[in-house]
Amino acid sequence: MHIRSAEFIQSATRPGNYPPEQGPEIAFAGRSNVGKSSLINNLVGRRKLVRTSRTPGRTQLLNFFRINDQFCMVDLPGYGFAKVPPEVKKAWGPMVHTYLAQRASLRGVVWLLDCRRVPNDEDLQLLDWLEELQIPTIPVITKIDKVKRSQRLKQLKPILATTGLPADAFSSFSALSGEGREDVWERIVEALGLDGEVGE
Ligand SMILES: Nc1nc2c(ncn2[C@@H]2O[C@H](COP(=O)(O)OP(=O)(O)OP(=O)(O)O)[C@@H](O)[C@H]2O)c(=O)[nH]1
Ligand SMILES: [Mg+2]
Repeated sequence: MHIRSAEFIQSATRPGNYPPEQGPEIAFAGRSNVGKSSLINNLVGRRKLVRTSRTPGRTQLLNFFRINDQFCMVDLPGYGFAKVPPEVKKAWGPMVHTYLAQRASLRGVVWLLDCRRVPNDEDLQLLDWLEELQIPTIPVITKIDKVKRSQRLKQLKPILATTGLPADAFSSFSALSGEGREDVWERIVEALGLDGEVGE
């Protein structure tokens, strides 16, 4: 995918302040600190389009980005960070569920899981919503650079067991090495329905 432009549009918490729907949209979801913002930056090749942080739970809003004047990427707030105030935690579910249920231009969700963690109730809750709402889901195992190649299959087992998804449903990705970037792009382009419209 050739990126000609990538710009931040706005942040929002509820439908009243989402930007107008302009072209197809893809959202990025997963627990806090899993690497959502890093994945977006890596995909669009802008190191600082989205703020990333060592402190989990920094992104507590829906952040909308417009790419190539053609489609949108939405960085969803991360869940599951213990130190977030209770009122912020309570707001997360309705904020994300409302977006998933109401955004007509949403074509798919990239769902990130850390390769070293067993998916927990919040991860599985999100997967349930995506299935219920029939939103095409692109499961991505992140931070794959943290696991030796020989250990990867073993590392994947608890993730397959808890999610019930087959191994080939997952793409592996590393924001450090860029491994998996092309694979994730291909799946996003397909979800957005842009096949044939974009050149490398
Ligand atoms: N080793 C490694 N570190 C990564 C990778 N992706 C992200 N990180 C690091 O993980 C931390 C969190 O990354 P973010 O991209 O900010 O995570 P996030 O999911 O956007 O987090 P929230 O905004 O808090 O929900 C940062 O210190 C990143 O540098 C990866 O593929 N490999
Ligand atoms: Mg983030």
